[in-house]
Amino acid sequence: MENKNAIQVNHLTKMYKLYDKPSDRLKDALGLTKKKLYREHYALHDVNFDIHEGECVGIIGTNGSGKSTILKIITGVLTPTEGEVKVNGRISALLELGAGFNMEYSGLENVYLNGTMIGFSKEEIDARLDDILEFADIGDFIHQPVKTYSSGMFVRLAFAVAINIDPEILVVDEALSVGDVFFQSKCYHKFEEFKKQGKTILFVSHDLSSVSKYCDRVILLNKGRKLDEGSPKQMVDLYKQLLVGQNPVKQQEENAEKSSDDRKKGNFQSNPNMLEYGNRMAEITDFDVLDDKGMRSNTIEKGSSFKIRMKVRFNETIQEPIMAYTFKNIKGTEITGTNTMFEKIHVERSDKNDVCTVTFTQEMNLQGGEYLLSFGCTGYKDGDFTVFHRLYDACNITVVSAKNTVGFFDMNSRVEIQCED
Ligand SMILES: Nc1ncnc2c1ncn2[C@@H]1O[C@H](COP(=O)(O)OP(=O)(O)OP(=O)(O)O)[C@@H](O)[C@H]1O
Repeated sequence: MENKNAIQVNHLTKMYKLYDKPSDRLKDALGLTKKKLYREHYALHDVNFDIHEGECVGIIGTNGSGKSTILKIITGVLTPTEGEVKVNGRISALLELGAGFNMEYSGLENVYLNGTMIGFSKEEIDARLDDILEFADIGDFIHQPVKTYSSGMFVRLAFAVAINIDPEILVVDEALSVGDVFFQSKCYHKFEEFKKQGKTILFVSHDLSSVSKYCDRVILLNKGRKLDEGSPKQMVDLYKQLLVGQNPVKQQEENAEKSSDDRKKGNFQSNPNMLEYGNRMAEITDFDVLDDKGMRSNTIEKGSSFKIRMKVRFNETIQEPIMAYTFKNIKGTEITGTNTMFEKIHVERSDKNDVCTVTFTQEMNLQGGEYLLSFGCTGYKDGDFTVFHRLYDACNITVVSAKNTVGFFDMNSRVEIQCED
């Protein structure tokens, strides 16, 4: 069955004219000169994509890559310089906080103002009012002018209106990050409900774990152009390369010419500011992480098998060295880790100049999010515990997850329910 498109973006370009002086803008507007007095700045450059009905699609990209511009054009707030957008369905947008709200009106008046703007009658809004007020949960503040609201209250009301007016397409721009965690979880719960009802969601976020969790597909923008689109994992991977200043497009082209062995190298970033210490009787000379396809990567899908490798060179003969890794969360709490001793892989002795590679293979059971991986080579020297070499926070690992449970890791429960009358 062919998918119907909820949104079609065709050759979308938005160019801003940047003038050095306000007087140049005026001269240009009045047609007083034939000289070009402006520089062209492309917020979007020939962007194309389709969003099918019922999909939840994320748009990610660095600051200024054009994410908000696209959403504003889709929702009709901005007009494109070239190209067009076709929207098939009633759209509700949560863009800039409470855009379309009148600051002097009370919350309640704004609910009616917004509802009317979207084309609802007073009776239709009356019918939805209880749901809106319950979702916003801002109590008596609903009767106060919106200008007296905190940014949190503002977004609660704006979101409550946006999702309770039965949109077929919901467009959300990062606004959720303003609410507290409880409100955020309520919003995400609503997202899930929307998805189940087959509604279309388009959302822009810098929060890669919610993009991974909620989106079926992700569009990656860079400097006004669509760099790529694909699964959340693939796009988060590419985006991370962009963040560290690499040019992923170029790499992809280069990769096409490389042998499959070379391609296996993938893209793995270590932390240039990692902390190192130890007496260097043994040294960790290399390390990496391989995903389930054997590609070097800082992004691992939850539930997939992955490998952690470390190469150790022994500068002296060492009895029973222990090689280890540890995962910490970004707050620095040790979440998990193991070593060759716990795993009962005893190395009796390593001679001077020996080089060995230790590979730990396991399933990723950590919840989606950001982690830091540390490595160590330790042992006993003359009966004393000795650190030969430790690399703290040697690299980051992003766990991409489509399902998060409670706490740090997933028990991978299998659930059965038996009901009796
Ligand atoms: N009114 C304007 N005049 C000139 N340039 C603009 C205007 N509005 C946006 N731009 C430029 O267009 C580009 C895209 O902006 P946009 O706000 O869409 O990016 P974004 O991806 O949403 O960024 P962020 O992640 O910072 O919100 C930026 O370079 C921005 O400076």
